Amino acid sequence: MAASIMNQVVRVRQLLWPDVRLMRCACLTNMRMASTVFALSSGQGKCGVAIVRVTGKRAGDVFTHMTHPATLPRPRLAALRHILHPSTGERLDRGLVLWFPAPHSFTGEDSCELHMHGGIAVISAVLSALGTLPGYTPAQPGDFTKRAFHHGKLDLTAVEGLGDLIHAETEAQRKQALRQMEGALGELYESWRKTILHCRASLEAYIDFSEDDNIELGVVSDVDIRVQGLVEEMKRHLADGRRGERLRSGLQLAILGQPNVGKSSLLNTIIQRPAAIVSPVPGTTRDVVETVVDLGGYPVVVCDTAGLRKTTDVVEKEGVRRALAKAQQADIAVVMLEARQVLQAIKAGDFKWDNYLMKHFTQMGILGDQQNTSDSNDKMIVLEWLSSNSYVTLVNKVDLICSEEDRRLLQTALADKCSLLSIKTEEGLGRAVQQVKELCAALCDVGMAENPTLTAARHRTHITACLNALTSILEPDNWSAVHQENYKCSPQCHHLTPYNIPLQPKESLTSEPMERQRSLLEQEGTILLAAHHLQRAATNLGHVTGHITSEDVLNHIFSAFCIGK
Ligand SMILES: Nc1nc2c(ncn2[C@@H]2O[C@H](COP(=O)(O)OP(=O)(O)OP(=O)(O)O)[C@@H](O)[C@H]2O)c(=O)[nH]1
Ligand SMILES: [Mg+2]
Repeated sequence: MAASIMNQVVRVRQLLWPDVRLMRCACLTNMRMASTVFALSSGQGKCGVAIVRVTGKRAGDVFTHMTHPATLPRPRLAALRHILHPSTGERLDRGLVLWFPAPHSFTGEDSCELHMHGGIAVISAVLSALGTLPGYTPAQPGDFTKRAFHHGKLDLTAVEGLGDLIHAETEAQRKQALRQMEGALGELYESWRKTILHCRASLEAYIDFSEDDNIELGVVSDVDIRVQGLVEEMKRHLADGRRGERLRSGLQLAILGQPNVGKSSLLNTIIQRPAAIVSPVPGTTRDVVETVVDLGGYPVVVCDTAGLRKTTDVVEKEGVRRALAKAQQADIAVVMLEARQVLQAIKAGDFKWDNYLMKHFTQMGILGDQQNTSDSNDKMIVLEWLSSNSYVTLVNKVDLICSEEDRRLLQTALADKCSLLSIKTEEGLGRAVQQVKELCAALCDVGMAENPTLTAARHRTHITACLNALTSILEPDNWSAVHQENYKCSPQCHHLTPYNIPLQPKESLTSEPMERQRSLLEQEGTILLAAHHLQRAATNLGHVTGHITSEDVLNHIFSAFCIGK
């Protein structure tokens, strides 16, 4: 019986792969794969050593037409050569050359590298000379990586990881990108896809052979267990608080508060330069001032905003609107207050920090009916960072509290609830900045020891669709009522094809409506429908890794690359 199941596995694969190959072939022709491409792969401008890469069927011509001696060097070993113009024989430079015969190269094709002196004239002369070789064309952005993808050297998640590694600006981004480039995410998704294909093959075997009583007992319950396991694993994977995506794109941090509390002063202190104008005039900042900064290894877009207050000044009003919009988009907020104002409230009696803060948020228009928007979704987002405690409250200008008694009063009332500081004297500043860094780490830390984290909205969309498909098997009630009504599985319907789903419109059904609340795997007549959902699930995973993809998606992903990569 095991053999028959294996046959089914093979059959499903045969059914799947032609489509994948077709799509890849279409991409290959689009990619001018026949040509040999070349590009400067090191940075632009003068440098000590410049590296020119060549890849394609005729890459070896570089050695026979442009180097002296004109022989192929030993694979992957550097050789010192004169680099010559192919038509005139003029010496252009002398440098190290490397030969990577297919398939043992980055692209999977014959490739070579010329390591030469990094002068602008040298680079230009060598690139022009390469352009005269028959079948050679300059590479487009991402051409080398695209070829590596098409030759199966990298899956799409690894390609994205490579792109991220090139663009990584902080330590945490570098670690995440390196892990993804090395295939951690792709391997996880591929293992899920294989499990799903295995389940699907088992179901098909069950459908084909169950009548002969010749099938192993427990095949369907084994599928049930595997699907349940995958559902749990995917739910955990998706419930990551968007850490990977945040780490990749950078956290949005909004500094919020009433006018003159020291928001711009804080921004300037964090980034160590006077990016925002600071003045004693309340309402100085009008526009949002954004700066990207590395906070404890995490990329953070720090946004200074206009002081939040009611105003009739048209320009300031616009500033307040922009500040509130930024507050709604932010992952983290730093809410600033003025020490004297807080002290006044404490002295007024019956001071409760939480109540005071909520009232403050309302006064500023962040909460409640003063909010400048009627869109309830926007309101939800603000409440999200509030309710998830993704904010830090800083009470600034503590230097202006001169009396010891008042200080004690402040410290007692606010103990552990917020940070007291003075940007002017730097008292408490280090601790406050540390608090902000810890919050960033809490939102971005992807825990390198655990399973890799998804890093792009594209991944989330497809994994969610995959999870929905699997959930549709275990909990058919959760599947869209429209689908349930329009399609039902006929018990007589036996032959599965991946893209020709064996479902029949409801008009043709004679069986009773499907019993709700039961897994599709528990009912004889719905096994085929379960197999269809497994196919949907596998297809979605294939979209993430690039086993199944479209040229549009590829173009979008490869557009992030530069020439020579
Ligand atoms: N004494 C004292 N003054 C401060 C402190 N921090 C900032 N200031 C001063 O407070 C004034 C306002 O500072 P800003 O940073 O411009 O305040 P803001 O919140 O950006 O103000 P708006 O842009 O008007 O909303 C400036 O004169 C700063 O020098 C502090 O810790 N102590
Ligand atoms: Mg300001």
